[in-house]
Amino acid sequence: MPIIEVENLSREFQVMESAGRFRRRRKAVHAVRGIDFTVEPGEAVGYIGANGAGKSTTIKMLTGVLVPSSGRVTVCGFNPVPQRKALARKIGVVFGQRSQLWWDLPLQDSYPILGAMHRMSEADWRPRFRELADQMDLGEFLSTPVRQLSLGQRMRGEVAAALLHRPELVILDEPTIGLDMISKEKLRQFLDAERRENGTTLLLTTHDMSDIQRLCQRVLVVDDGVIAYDGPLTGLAEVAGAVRTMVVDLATPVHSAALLSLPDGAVHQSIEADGIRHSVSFDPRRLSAATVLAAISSAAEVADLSLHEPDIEHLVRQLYGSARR
Ligand SMILES: Nc1ncnc2c1ncn2[C@@H]1O[C@H](COP(=O)(O)OP(=O)(O)OP(=O)(O)O)[C@@H](O)[C@H]1O
Repeated sequence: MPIIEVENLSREFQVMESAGRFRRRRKAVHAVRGIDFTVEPGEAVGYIGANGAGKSTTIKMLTGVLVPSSGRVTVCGFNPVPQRKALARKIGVVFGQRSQLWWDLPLQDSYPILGAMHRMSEADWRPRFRELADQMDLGEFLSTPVRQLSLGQRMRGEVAAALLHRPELVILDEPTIGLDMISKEKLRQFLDAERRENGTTLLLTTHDMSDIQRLCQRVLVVDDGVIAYDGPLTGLAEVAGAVRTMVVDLATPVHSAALLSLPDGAVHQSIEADGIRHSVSFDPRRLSAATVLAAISSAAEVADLSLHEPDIEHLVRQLYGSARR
């Protein structure tokens, strides 16, 4: 049974906009427009999209913070808004911008409170806390008040707090925003291990494509309130019609692109290093790298070669645009 089921889910907001100098009128903003998706237990899914695409609105409906305007949503078997308390025992939520820790208390004092809130006995929460503190390296700042922690330290504390009650599903909204590379990597490693070892389902929104590459086998791209893509990360390139680039270093210089007799569909991009280095782009759906290389090799001796996949951020931007066309 899916852990998240979303069916024809919509949410609109009524906002006031100005209509002339003294008049204001009501306008509906359609933040989410009839989306459908399911997530199976143990999956790690990236929920990505441009600013204002509808990610936070969806997450708020999944966690019971916002009532949908229409459609159906079931998370861990619950209807999130009316069954919010029961749902809170099954899910963990991390919002990069919001804290669930007590700011004036030393970090370690938040966990007994959270344990009590989840109705866990000391024999239950304490070993779990030790395990999380160990995995997230919380040791050296456990006695520091939360307000004095660095962002990276606090986020590690937040993730430990969200996972204390061993939730089946963890929803993370921008978990790595503002973190340095080392803290990001630590967090990603931890989340990946949590999913592999305990089967915890992950759903995360992020603007950092490395989070997705590192953690998620599947991405949902939301654009203007609709799902523009649902599939593996590798499939994004195909859908976006992205090009691949081959860079060749020749044994002897060639100063004209025409001399390389490139096949139809391959586009010569640049000549560098006095005619030695040439870049050629092509659509991998229409032309194989082997065909491009064979054509170049028949015209000149190739000393070295590298292939460059399209940048994932570039692909996602292309996809946002294509959903609107
Ligand atoms: N409470 C609200 N009242 C009115 N409009 C809202 C409200 N919340 C969201 N919106 C609008 O709904 C749309 C979707 O917003 P949402 O916050 O879901 O986007 P997002 O994808 O999370 O963006 P970001 O990446 O910037 O966080 C936007 O046009 C936003 O202005």
